[in-house]
Amino acid sequence: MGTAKKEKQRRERQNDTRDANLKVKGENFYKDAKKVKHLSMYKSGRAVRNAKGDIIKAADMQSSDIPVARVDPNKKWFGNTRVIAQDALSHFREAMADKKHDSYSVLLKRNKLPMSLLDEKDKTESPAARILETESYEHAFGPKQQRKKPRLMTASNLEELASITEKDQQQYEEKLELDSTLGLMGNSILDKDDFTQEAKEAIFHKGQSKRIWNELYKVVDSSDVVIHILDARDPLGTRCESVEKYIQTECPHKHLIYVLNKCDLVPTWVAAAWVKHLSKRFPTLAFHASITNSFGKGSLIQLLRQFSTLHSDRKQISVGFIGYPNTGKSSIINTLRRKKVCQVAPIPGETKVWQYITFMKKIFLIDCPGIVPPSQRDTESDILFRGVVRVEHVSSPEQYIPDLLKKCTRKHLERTYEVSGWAKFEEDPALLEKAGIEFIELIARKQGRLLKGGEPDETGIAKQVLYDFTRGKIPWFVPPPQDESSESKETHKNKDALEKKESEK
Ligand SMILES: Nc1nc2c(ncn2[C@@H]2O[C@H](COP(=O)(O)OP(=O)(O)OP(=O)(O)O)[C@@H](O)[C@H]2O)c(=O)[nH]1
Repeated sequence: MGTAKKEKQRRERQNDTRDANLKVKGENFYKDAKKVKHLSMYKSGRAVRNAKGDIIKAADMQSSDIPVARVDPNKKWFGNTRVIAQDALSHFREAMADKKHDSYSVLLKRNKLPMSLLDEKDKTESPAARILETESYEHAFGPKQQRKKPRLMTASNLEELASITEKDQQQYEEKLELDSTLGLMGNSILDKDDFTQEAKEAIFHKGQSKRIWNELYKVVDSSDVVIHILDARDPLGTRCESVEKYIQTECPHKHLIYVLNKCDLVPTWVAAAWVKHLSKRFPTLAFHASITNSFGKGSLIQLLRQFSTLHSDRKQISVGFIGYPNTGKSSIINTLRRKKVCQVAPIPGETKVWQYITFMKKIFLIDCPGIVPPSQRDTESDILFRGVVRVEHVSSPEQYIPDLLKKCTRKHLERTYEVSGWAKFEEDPALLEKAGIEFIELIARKQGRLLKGGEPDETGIAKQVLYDFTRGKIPWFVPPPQDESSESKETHKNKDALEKKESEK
């Protein structure tokens, strides 16, 4: 043993036919390759010195000219993630973008889809990411640069800047308004800054208390389907846009639908036009709540059944009813159940707390107290005419009669109260106040409601008229948008004409 030759001979002698490299005794005989590598690492780590002890060659790690090291990227570093190609991502984005905002298509198992990939966050959040959109690279940085710093704003002149600022301000105010409805009711901007709001009577803040909003959040949190009840006479007035926005942004997996209740109080073409208009946003159904003579019940039940089959993996689904006070949430639940399970009254605020009602084996209904999103635009009359406040609590109700006269048509009022002849304010708006007083007086004389000395009972009559208005005794509705209303009117006219012809035959 010892040299290579001797080792070879020994193997031949002993019939050792291994086809491996011959390992001979020498410097590294007792060390394997790994050990040798490790040891040489220590050697190369030392500087080479001359006899005097001066460094003539720096150690590898101390040298300033270390070779460039490049670490190979490895997919495994990213742990439990999936990597997809850019074209697959853009295909996903295109295919999902439409579906995501379409309230008619349902995305099942959303949690398993990478929904966050749909929004390019950097672009919207940081203005710095948009530098190249506002200015080309060459313009700001290249050899032919024309500016010292890149422009961060898209505005090129003062007017543009003003309009951008205005837009930003509007967005900011909308956000504040939304925030103020998201549970910050106590210290909302509306309460602090707006003196008209401060000056409003306390009852005009009904449906806005923190307690009511907490009830709403409980209902929204527990529901898989949220049904927003609107009054067919004023669907846009009784719409809670901030709540819709909240549901869309915070819980987009919940289904939101509109139900246009009290359809019996408006002409058919109006209900049809509103359904058509609102359907563009969310699925909309027309409804008339009544235990004995309802309308739209079958379609609503069918829709709820469809939702429950969509979520067949769940034991049951919950359906929350939200909306302005007095729009008929409890009445719709009673209509569906065909018996009085919820307390119903022609006064707002009848439902105080949320309540669960079993509808079918797999469907639960949740009744919610009426909510009123605070709005700076709504006047006291707007709030009063929507039936949000109790008329008996309003001080001097006669002050709202002129507004009511403006809202309703003269012939409807004449027909309801069988009086006529109050001042023609339609021709001269200055006569509106006078018309209000005369209108009350005419009704008081007709009904014999006079106080001592033959004075008309103004407050009593005004209260009665306001009651009649909110309960739908006086015909009134907000006309639907022009394009839909003309179409629906035409089709309904044609339908009526056809029906007439058929009956004549
Ligand atoms: N004409 C008509 N009246 C309705 C209809 N639905 C409800 N109402 C009436 O509207 C009033 C209010 O109904 P509720 O069911 O108590 O309304 P709510 O939305 O639950 O009210 P809150 O308890 O204040 O939230 C009652 O007098 C009902 O009779 C409808 O379809 N047509």
